[in-house]
Amino acid sequence: MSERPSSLARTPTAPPIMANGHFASVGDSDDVTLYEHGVQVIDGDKEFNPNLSKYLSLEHVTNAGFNYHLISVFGSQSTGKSTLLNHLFGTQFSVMSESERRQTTKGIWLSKNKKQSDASTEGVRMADNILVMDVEGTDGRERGEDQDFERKSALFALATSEVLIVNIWEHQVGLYQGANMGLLKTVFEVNLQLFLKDKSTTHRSLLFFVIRDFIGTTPLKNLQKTLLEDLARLWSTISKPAGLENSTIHDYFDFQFYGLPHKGYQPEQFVTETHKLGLRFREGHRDPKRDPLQGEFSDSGVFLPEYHRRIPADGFSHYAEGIWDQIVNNKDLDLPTQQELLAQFRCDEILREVMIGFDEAITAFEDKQAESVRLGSPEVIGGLGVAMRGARTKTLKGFETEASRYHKGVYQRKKAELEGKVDTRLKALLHGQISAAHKSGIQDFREAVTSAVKSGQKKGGNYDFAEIVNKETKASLEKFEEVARSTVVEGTAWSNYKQELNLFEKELAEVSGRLRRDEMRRLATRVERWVQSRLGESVGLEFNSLGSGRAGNGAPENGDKPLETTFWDRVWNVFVETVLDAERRFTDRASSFDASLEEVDVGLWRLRRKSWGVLHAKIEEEMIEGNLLLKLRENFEDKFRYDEAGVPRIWRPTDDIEGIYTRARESTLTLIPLLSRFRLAETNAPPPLDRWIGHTPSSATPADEEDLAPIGGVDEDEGKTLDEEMTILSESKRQELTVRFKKAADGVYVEAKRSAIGGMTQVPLYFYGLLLALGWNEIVAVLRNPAYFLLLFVCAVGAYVTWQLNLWGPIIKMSEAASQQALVEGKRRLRDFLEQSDTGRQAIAMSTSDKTSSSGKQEEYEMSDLPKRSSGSKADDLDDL
Ligand SMILES: Nc1nc2c(ncn2[C@@H]2O[C@H](COP(=O)(O)OP(=O)(O)OP(=O)(O)O)[C@@H](O)[C@H]2O)c(=O)[nH]1
Repeated sequence: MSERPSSLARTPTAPPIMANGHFASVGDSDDVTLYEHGVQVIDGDKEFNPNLSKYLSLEHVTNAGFNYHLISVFGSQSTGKSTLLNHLFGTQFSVMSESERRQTTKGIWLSKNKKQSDASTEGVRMADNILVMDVEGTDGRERGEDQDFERKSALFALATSEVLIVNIWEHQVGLYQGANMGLLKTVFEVNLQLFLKDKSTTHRSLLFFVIRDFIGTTPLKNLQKTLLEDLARLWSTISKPAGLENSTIHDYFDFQFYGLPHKGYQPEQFVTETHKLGLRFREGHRDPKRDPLQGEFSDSGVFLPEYHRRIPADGFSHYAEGIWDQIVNNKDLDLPTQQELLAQFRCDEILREVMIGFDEAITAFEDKQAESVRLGSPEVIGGLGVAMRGARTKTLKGFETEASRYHKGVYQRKKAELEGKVDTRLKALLHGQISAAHKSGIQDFREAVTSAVKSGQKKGGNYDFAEIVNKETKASLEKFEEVARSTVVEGTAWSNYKQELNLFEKELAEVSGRLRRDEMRRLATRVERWVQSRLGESVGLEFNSLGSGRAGNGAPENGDKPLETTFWDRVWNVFVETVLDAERRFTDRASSFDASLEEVDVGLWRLRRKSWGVLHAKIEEEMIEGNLLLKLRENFEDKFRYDEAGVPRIWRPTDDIEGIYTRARESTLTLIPLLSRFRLAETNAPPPLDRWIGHTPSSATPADEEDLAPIGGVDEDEGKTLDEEMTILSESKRQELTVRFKKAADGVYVEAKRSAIGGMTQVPLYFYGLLLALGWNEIVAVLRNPAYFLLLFVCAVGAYVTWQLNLWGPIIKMSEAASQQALVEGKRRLRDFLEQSDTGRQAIAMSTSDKTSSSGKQEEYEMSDLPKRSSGSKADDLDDL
C-alpha cells in the first residue's frame, strides 16, 4: 500500500515526491504531521488503504457523525486539480513540477480542509470537516487506453461525495474528451443505477465546474450554457431504466460554475479568485430555494443536506472500503445493501463498545451477588438500583447516539438485541436482589417476632402476639417493597415485582402461622402445667379425704351417702372444673393470637387429652401400693380408734374390741373394689370420656397427634376399651392389697388389745399385810424414839397444813418441772461430753443407725410410725400464663 512508499515508489514512473517520504506517512505512524499530503485512499494498483479510519480519527473527524462534507475533484491529468484543491482548502496534495509534464496523482487521495476562517469572516459558521478527494486525472498517457480506473474512481467518488468538482480548461469547453464528457456520461449512467435502488431518499449531487484559465472574453454564462447543453445532450443519449425515460439531468444533479484566471499569467487574480471560491466552500451559506442557474450564485454556498450520503463519519472508512470492494470486483454496486452491511458492522461495533461500559458498571454487582448466593447468605446490595438504571440509560443512550445514524432497520434490530442483552442481566440482578430481600426479610421477620415475644415474656407475659405479628408483617412488607422499588428499572416490562411481593406476603403469612402454632404450643404447655398443678393438689386432697373422713373440698360427710361412694364423682368434678377453667383461659389467650377457630379447636382438644393424661397419671401415683395402703390404714384407724363423735377410744377389757375391729375392717375393705374402678356413683358407669374429649378435629396435623398417648375408649383403634382405661387396680393387685391391709389392721388390733389388758394391772392386798409384818420393828423403833417421833409429828402437821391450804398440787408440779429441767440439762451435758471424745461419737452414730433401720422395718406394721402426708403441693398460679 501507498503508506509504505512502496506501491507508488516501486513504479518506474513514481515521482521523486513519492520517494522522499510524502506517501510513507500514511498508516505507519499516528503522528498527524506525517499525513501532510493527506492519505491515499486507493493506490495506483486499486488497493484500498485500511488506515483511512486512522487518518480520520487523527483528524478528529470520526466522531463528527454527519457533520462532515466530502468533495471530489475530476478532470484530465495535469490540469491543475491538485493545485486548485491546495489553494481552496490549504491541502498539500502533490503537484507536478513545472518542468515536467507527467502524472502526479496516482489513485485517490484524501485530505481534510486545512484552511481556517479569515479574521474578516469571523462569526460566520464554517462548514464542518470538509474532506477533499483528489482523484487521479483522466486521459493520462500513463494509463493509455485503459479507462477502467477512471470509471471506477468516478463511481467511487459519486457513491461517497456530495460535490464533484469538474476541472476543465476554458478552451476545453465544447470538446468531448477534453471536457471529460465520456467520464461524465459514465457518471450519469452509474448515478441512475446507484440511486435507483435506494428510493427512500432523493439523492442529488452537485457538479461544480471550475473553468481554468478563464480569460473572460466569453462570458461565464455563455460557457455555462454551452456546458449545460452538452450535458443535456449527453443525458438524452444514455439508456435509462424503465420509468425514468423522461427524467432530466436536473432531477439528479445541481450545477455550479466558476471561472478561474490563469495561474501563470495572472497569479494575483488567481490567488484572489481561489480564495473567494474557497470561502464559498467553507463559509458560504446556500439557500436551497434559490436556483443557482437562474440567480446570482457567485457568493452562494455549496452544500445542501440532500447531497449528503448519510454515512456517519465513524463508519465512513468501512463503507468506503465496502463500496470500493464492490466496484473493483465489478459487482453491482448496491448502495442500500452496502449501507445495511455498514450499519450491521458498525452497530455491532458500537454495541460491543457500549457493552464494555455496561460490564464495568455492572459486573462488580453481579460478582457480589453470585458470591453471596454461593455463601448461602443472599445479601441486599446497596446502590444496585441506581447503578442498574444508570448503566442501562448510559448504555442505550450511547448506542442510540452512535448507531441511530445508520440504517434504521438495522439500528432498530441491534437496539433490540442490545436491550435484550442488557435487560437479561439486569433482570437477573433484580431477581437476585428481590430474592435476597425475600430471604433476609423472612429471617428478620422471624427474629423480630421471636425477640418481641421474648421481651414481652420478660415483662410479665402481657403482650399481644397478633399485634406483634401484624406490626412486623407490615414492617417487613414495607422494607421488601422499598428494596424492590429502589431496584426496579422504570419503563421496562420486566421490572415488575408484584408477583414476588405476593409470594413474600404469602411466606410471611406461613411463617407467622408457624410462629403462632409454636406460641400456641407454648401456651398449651403452660396451661397443661397449670392443670397438672391444680389437679395434683385437688385430686391429692380427695385421696387424703379417704383417710380423714372429710371431703377433699372441705365439705363434711353428709348423712345421705357415705363419703367413699362419691369419691370418683368428686374427682371427676374436680377434673372437669379444672379443665373447663383451663379451656376458658386457653381460648381467651389464643384468640388474642389471632388464631383461627380450627387452631383453637385443635388446641382445646389437645388440652383435654393431655389433662386426662395428667389426671390418669395422678391417680396412678396415688394408687401405688404404699400410698393406697396408707390411705386404707388411715381410713381403718379412723373407724377403729375413734368413736362416732370422733373421740379417741381408751380400750378397757370390757370393750367389744373384736366387734369394732371387724366392722371397721370390713368397712375399709369395701373401699378397695370402689377405688379399683373409676365409676360415677349416679350412673354406676365410667364417666363419658369419649364424649367429653371429643373426636380428633379435622384440622389436626400429624404433628399435633404425635406426642399424645392413646386413651382407651377414645382412640378405639388402639384396641383399649373405656372400661380398661377406667380400671385403676387389677384383680391381683386388689387381692394383694387386701392381704396387706388385713395384716396391718391385725397389728392395730393387737396393739389395742394389749393396751386394754395393760390398764387392769393392780397391787395385790396381801402385799400390804406383808409390808406391815416385815416393817413392824421399824415402825415401833420410830414411835419409841422421841426424836423420830417428833420429826414424824412435825412432818404430819406440815403435810396436814399443806393439804389444808391445797398446796400439794403446785408443789408436785414444781418438783416435776425441776426434775424435768434437771434431766434435760443432764442429757445435754452428757452429749457434750460424749461428742468431745471419739468413742462417744462412735457410740452416737451406732445408736442413730440402729434406730433408723429398726424404724424402717417396722414401717409397715406400726401405725404410729407411718409418715404423714403433706396436704398437697403448692399449685402454680395460672394467672402467670
Ligand atoms: N495553465 C495553467 N497551468 C496550471 C494551472 N494550475 C496549475 N498549473 C500547472 O499545471 C501543472 C499540473 O498541476 P497539477 O496540480 O499537478 O495538476 P493535476 O491535474 O493535479 O495533475 P495530476 O495529478 O497528475 O492529474 C503544474 O505544473 C501546474 O503548475 C492553471 O491554472 N493554469
